[in-house]
Amino acid sequence: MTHIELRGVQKWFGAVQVIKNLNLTIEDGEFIVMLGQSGCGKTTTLRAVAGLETIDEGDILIDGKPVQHLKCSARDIAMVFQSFSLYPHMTVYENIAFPLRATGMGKAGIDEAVRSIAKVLRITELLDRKPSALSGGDMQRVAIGRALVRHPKAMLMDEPIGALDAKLREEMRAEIKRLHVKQGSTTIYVTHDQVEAMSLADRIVIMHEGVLQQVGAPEEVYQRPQNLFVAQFVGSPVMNVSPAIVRSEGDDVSVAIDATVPGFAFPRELLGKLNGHAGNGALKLGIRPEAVLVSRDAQPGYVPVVAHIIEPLGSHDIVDLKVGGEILRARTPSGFVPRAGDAVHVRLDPSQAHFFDQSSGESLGVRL
Ligand SMILES: Nc1ncnc2c1ncn2[C@@H]1O[C@H](COP(=O)(O)OP(=O)(O)OP(=O)(O)O)[C@@H](O)[C@H]1O
Repeated sequence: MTHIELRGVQKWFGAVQVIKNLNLTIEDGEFIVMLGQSGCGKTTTLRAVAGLETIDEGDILIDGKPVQHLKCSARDIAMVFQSFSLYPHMTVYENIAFPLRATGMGKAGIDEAVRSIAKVLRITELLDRKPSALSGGDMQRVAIGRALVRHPKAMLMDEPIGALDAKLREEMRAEIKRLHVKQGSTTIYVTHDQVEAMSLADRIVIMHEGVLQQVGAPEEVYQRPQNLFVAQFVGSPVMNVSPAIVRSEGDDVSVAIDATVPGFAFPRELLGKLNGHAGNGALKLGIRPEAVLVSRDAQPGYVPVVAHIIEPLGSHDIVDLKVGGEILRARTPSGFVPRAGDAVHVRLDPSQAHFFDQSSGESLGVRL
């Protein structure tokens, strides 16, 4: 049972504060992914939990006990990095056995532990090879095996598959997930790849410039981003964000993204939910490409637009639509909009619209 807690953690490198009052609780057996741009403080946080980096303020607790003054070796945490760091002169077997030898475990115990983890990672047939005779994916399997063989309290992984090619990354992603389901170790995993984060995490922790932005299950951060940063960091292609000009005309309410074009139809309840924000023009509308609905024919509630660029992706297309001076990206079935320059009609799905305060970037939490 391993439960990790960060309380008010602060870290400076010289005059630069790289972790700003971080509070986070990681439950036993949970797979947490820290996601953010390069330099946002993910690795520093991970290294602080491992004991490879000191912190300036706050507490790091493992199973309720403060560990920030303990050395790395006393924390019983394993770490896997992007660079595989295997011992080149040792075989795979010896690499995996190495951390156990340091504990003084007997030969038979070591043999059983190495073979058991090798079976889980499907590398039994590689045990006699040297690292130089392994593929990138196999090297990373060995590095993971070496980290897990002593059943550490927790597993920390820093972009462990970042150096692999796309196909191998996908395979290893599935492997890491399978392993976690089987072993259930409390895991903190760092990446800047949002697809990796969405597919692996029980909960995603999104960081920006040392500040935690949102913690939540993948579908929660995707469907209910708390601010513009999260909204535009999670999801590919990124969420469309534009000005929101809310107009009330008789019984109808519309939201225009450019003052020169008609607005998109929205239910009347929007006005009440915007709670006075609508009048001052200080709103941003966020809408994901799959919530931009395209029709070839004119229909009530649809706005005429022109297709600007079409990106065919095989399973679907991404179509850039020109709406006045703004571009809306829509996800359409392949070939649905045949040519750039074609006139089409578009509507927004109000149930998937997000509204943000323009100056703070915070979501207004409006759901229709
Ligand atoms: N030892 C150090 N001395 C000084 N500055 C450092 C040190 N380590 C990291 N930094 C700085 O701290 C900030 C956070 O770095 P960190 O490595 O935690 O970010 P990251 O989100 O993990 O980025 P990346 O994905 O590039 O590793 C960066 O601006 C980095 O340059």
